[in-house]
Amino acid sequence: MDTQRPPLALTMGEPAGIGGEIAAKAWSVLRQEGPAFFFLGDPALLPGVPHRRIASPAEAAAVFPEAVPVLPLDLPAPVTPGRPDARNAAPVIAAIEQAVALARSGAAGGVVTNPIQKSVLTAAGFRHPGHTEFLAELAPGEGPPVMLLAAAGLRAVPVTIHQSLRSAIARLDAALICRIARATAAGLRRDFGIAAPRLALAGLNPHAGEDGTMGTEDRDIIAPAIATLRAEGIDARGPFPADTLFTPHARAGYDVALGMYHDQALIPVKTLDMAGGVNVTLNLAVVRTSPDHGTALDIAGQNRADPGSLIAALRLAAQLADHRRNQAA
Ligand SMILES: NC(=O)C1=CN([C@@H]2O[C@H](COP(=O)(O)OP(=O)(O)OC[C@H]3O[C@@H](n4cnc5c(N)ncnc54)[C@H](O)[C@@H]3O)[C@@H](O)[C@H]2O)C=CC1
Ligand SMILES: NCC(=O)COP(=O)(O)O
Repeated sequence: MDTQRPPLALTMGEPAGIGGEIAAKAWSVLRQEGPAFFFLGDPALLPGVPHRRIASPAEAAAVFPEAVPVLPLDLPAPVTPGRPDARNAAPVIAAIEQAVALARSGAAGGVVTNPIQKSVLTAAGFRHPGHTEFLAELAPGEGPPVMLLAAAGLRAVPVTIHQSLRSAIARLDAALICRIARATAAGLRRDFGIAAPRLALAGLNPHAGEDGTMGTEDRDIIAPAIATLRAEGIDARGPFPADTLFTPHARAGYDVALGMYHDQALIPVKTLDMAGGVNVTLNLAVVRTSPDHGTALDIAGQNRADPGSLIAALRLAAQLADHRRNQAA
């Protein structure tokens, strides 16, 4: 294991979800080879594995082969698996804030977040729809944050994210598509080393609108956005009918697909690779990844959770952090 590399900060996420279980399972797989991480949360959430409290991330690498290093955050309410309690919202949010602060200071190599129960945090007064928006406030980059889902054989970005389908369609305009596409291209160049990323943009409507006979957004909003991007030298193509954009043949022709709304981009990723897909936020001042799945309250506390996506998220965060460090050197 590379002990020179700063450890990753892993947040606890929703305490009543599967975050603690997959963190414990991920540690069991990674403890010898790394990447090393420390858990920001209540150590009682880690079932069946040894843990050791640490006072600073600098202690994590030495502890990691033997136990999960934990920077403890106490929970005010008892945890019942599958039943989130809004009284625990404050430390859940504090874990994210601390992870970002540690990554910004260089003490942590990057931030890996366990899933939060968004509705519960919202009910407790959290005013961000998800991590992506919160992290953009804590560690802004030069442009908008971009939610990129990276899976085996597919990268996909939703142009609009945490909003109703009705409001996503109302929100869609050429300026937004261009902003997200530019930030996606810049993120792929910076973090993934793809010098000239090929972007494929999905249409919004069936058959990409079929010349305006099945909706006009493809012709009047998405096509002009693509023309603008191409004039700027970005290899953007489309709009393509979304129903055939994710076939193996189509996927071979681009580096990233841009969907116009959340599920258009996320359904193919999770269908192809739920256990290996990773959510990456591009264009932050820190590296941030996350498993592609949510809190899985229906299986919490049952030892049934698959840690694959979290393990992939930890590995990808380490790779991205190495890449940024090498570029800075
Ligand atoms: N990054 C984040 O913080 C994310 C948070 N969420 C939140 O999670 C909550 C629940 O969302 P859902 O749509 O129900 O999605 P979900 O991913 O939590 O669950 C969907 C289905 O997949 C299963 N599943 C999920 N992860 C699994 C794993 N690692 N191993 C085995 N089975 C697994 C669940 O048991 C469930 O049947 C919501 O509050 C949502 O906002 C969802 C996605 C990402
Ligand atoms: N479905 C993906 C998702 O909701 C991830 O959101 P975020 O918490 O990473 O912003």
